[in-house]
Amino acid sequence: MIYTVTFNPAVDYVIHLEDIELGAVNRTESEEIFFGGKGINVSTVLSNLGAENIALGFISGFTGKAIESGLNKNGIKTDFIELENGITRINVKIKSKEETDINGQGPVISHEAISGLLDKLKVLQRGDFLILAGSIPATMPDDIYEKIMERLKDSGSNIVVDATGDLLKNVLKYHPFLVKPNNHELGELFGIEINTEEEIIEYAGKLRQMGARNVLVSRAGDGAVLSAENGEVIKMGVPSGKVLNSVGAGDSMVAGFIFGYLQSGDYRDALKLGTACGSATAFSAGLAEKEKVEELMKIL
Ligand SMILES: Nc1ncnc2c1ncn2[C@@H]1O[C@H](COP(=O)(O)OP(=O)(O)OP(=O)(O)O)[C@@H](O)[C@H]1O
Ligand SMILES: O=P(O)(O)OC[C@@]1(O)O[C@H](CO)[C@@H](O)[C@@H]1O
Repeated sequence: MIYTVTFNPAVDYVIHLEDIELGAVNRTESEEIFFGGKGINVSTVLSNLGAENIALGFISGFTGKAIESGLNKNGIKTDFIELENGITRINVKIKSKEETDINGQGPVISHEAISGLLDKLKVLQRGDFLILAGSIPATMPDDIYEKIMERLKDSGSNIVVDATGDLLKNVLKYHPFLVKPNNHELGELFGIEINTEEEIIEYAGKLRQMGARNVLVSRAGDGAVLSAENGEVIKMGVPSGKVLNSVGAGDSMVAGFIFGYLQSGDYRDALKLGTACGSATAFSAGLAEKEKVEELMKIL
């Protein structure tokens, strides 16, 4: 079974406007609402591809309820823990001349709620996949992913971590199956700016030396580079298309990569499906749908 965990789900409020003026009343040209948060996006794309999975995490208030019922209506299985206080955040994604995200902090997560999640994770067994993705609310210590991995270290499950900074660094010693920083996040981990493919390969290799089994570095419109556990370095560009909304492209790539790997056990196939899913999301208003992914697989 594949499980995703989203500590900090979000209603993504995507607004489109030609220009934005700070300090003035601005009006949108159009807007959309999506049920997001990184793990939830992974669950949605897995489900669109036909891969059974369960979305775990914390929800709260009316926004949390909307996410849960919206996902369930779309056939995505959830087993969220409902928090007693606060509301699940609303993240504003401004699509104007430039793309700007304003992501909320998220509600406080109590110790009891965390214990509840750790209990749910006891079901993980050999061969299962667990995807830990996204930020944690600001009130939480940033060793929570580490704690989860410590508990699961003898379970034989494969853990994927899509997070940044210390949240990511702290888990490397537990040998995650996959980490997926983008090239900027990879640079930030080492306090440098990464510009070239050679630098990506070098620093992805360093993350492997630090413990990650596979390192997938995404580069938006420039594609992705995989430094795989068998020593292979595989590069992949992107198909051409019109970018409509790249929110969740990275999460879609993770979903495609995992499903591709589960189907064939081959890293190139995994990267190809990951790329097709990432680009299918970038070329769609919402997240990647199966039809679009299949269309892009043919031209990759
Ligand atoms: N402009 C684009 N054109 C084509 N494909 C894209 C584009 N942007 C993203 N993709 C696809 O999606 C993958 C992941 O994108 P990106 O590197 O932006 O991830 P990310 O930074 O984690 O994104 P997010 O945080 O929005 O989920 C890329 O490697 C590529 O395959
Ligand atoms: O604040 P985080 O958890 O780092 O990121 C949250 C988020 O930006 O990530 C997803 C896209 O990857 C969106 O659905 C969501 O709003």
